Amino acid sequence: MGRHRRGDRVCRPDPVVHRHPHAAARAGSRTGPCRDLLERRSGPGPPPPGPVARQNPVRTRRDDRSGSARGTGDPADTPRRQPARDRAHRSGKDRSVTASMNVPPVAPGKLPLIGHAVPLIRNRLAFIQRLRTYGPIVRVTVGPKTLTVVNSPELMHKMLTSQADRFTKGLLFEKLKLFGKDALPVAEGKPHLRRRRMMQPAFHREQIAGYVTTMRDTVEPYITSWRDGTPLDMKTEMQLMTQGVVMSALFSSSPEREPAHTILDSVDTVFRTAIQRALMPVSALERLPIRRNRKAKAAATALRSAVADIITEHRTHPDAYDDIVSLLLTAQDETGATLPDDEILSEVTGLLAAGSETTAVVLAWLFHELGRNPDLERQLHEEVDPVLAEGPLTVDKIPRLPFTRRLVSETLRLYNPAWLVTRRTIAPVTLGEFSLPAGEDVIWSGYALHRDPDLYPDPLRFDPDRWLPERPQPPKGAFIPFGSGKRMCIGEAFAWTEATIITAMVASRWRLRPIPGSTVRPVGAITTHPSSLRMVPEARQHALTGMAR
Ligand code: HEM
Repeated sequence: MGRHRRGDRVCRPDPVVHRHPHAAARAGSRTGPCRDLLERRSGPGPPPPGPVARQNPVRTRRDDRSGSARGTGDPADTPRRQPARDRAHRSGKDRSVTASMNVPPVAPGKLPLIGHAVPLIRNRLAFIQRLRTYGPIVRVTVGPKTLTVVNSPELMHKMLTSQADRFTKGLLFEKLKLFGKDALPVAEGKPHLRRRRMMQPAFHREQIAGYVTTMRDTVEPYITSWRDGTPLDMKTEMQLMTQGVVMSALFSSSPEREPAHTILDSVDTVFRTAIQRALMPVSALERLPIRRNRKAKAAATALRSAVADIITEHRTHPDAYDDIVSLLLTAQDETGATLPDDEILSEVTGLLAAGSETTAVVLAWLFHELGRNPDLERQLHEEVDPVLAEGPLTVDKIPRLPFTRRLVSETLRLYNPAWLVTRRTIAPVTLGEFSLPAGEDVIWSGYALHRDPDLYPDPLRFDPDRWLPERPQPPKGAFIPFGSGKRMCIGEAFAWTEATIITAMVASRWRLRPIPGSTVRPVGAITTHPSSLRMVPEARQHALTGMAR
């Protein structure tokens, strides 16, 4: 660190507004039956007679056409016949999806007591994608829990921007408080705003430019440690690199050193616990003194203790470090107040959590796609080789890698890590034609949004060239891999830079080959990660002949 260079412009694609027709559902009459009645009706069985369904046509805009011959390889994604229930619904014989008044409809398939738990457990990602076919907003239940899923990009945008003050972060982030109850991703209201302002300088584009050398130096040993022909678990490899990068940028540490091991293990345990708890029907279960809960608590304590030692060390030797922790130690709010150690501690654990797994899974998916698209791989080599032949990758060379950037954009679209992001209403909210009362748990999914055939032609096709400036771009609000509004990812520029550097450095040395016969499936956990992704590194000729850089 310490070489914070100016001038690295890290911009994201500017979506040109080009509207695709988006068939909005009509909510129907505002004088229909109450929500309870609707929810009772939502179970399987013949539709009740009466005008309700006719009054409330729900968007049934297409067959599930999202699959394509060039799809992702995920069985959940492949084109398939709609289940009988969905066909019945489209034909009007099934009224389990029925909007009335301004209450969002309940998705079909709700079973007594357990609600939609079965499809959520069986294949969360396929389920959340399917929900988009039922309208701009739809409700699902898991046991006694009701979750309102916002599907339409317009309403998502409204929720995340103009109406953002009416929401807190909700269920998932409550569980992530294990990382620290006031960390940026989970803080609310004025404390969030204050903290965000204080942290922003550490993530400013010009500051990120200074992290390029750190990123490159951290990644290099991993890439050189690979052995020709020895299979790699891609998610683990990418995670090691991105965790290494975040730890070096945060507090100049490297994963080989203690307490890095403790930190990495603890982050992993706390993450897994958070997603399990968010989808658990009854919150009381998380207070039981069972092994899993004890383990999560111990991991959170170990994490905080390791990070506390790092902060003490930085305070004791302030001149020895030039990293994000150093910046946080001196950050001031508008009154000149600085952050106390316990708040810095929460921010550091929050950044460790938010900043490594996300980028790691994006990179794992990117190499998966390159492995099965030799033509894209060739184009990448053609771009990267001349740039890296000049010497190590530096910040001024990044703009010369537009194809690499398109690869990252397309991976962020097709494999958006944010498959489930929560919010909770703290006041009544009107979204489109629907009203949500205070206290409603709400979900949005970037993963499902980015695979919507109404927004992206041939959505399951991995096509980096859809991001060429001359091609029609998705509608405003339809590409939000980093969220939107005041809670938008603070690490966006960091992530773009890191992903570009790792892609270019890996590609300049290695081809990563898929293991024949293996299938890779997206799994919705805390992020959208590959079920199992092993690939075989094959040294590129120039790397073998000593031209490696
Ligand atoms: C490809 C990589 C990444 C993706 C896809 C991603 C995605 C997101 C998304 C969707 C949000 C918003 C969540 C919401 O609206 O509730 C978010 C927030 C956040 N991200 Fe990222 N992120 C990535 C990388 C990073 C990195 C590298 C860092 C830091 C080093 C980071 C730090 C944060 C923080 C602190 C927040 C909370 C911001 C706030 O609430 O003010 N992220 N991220």
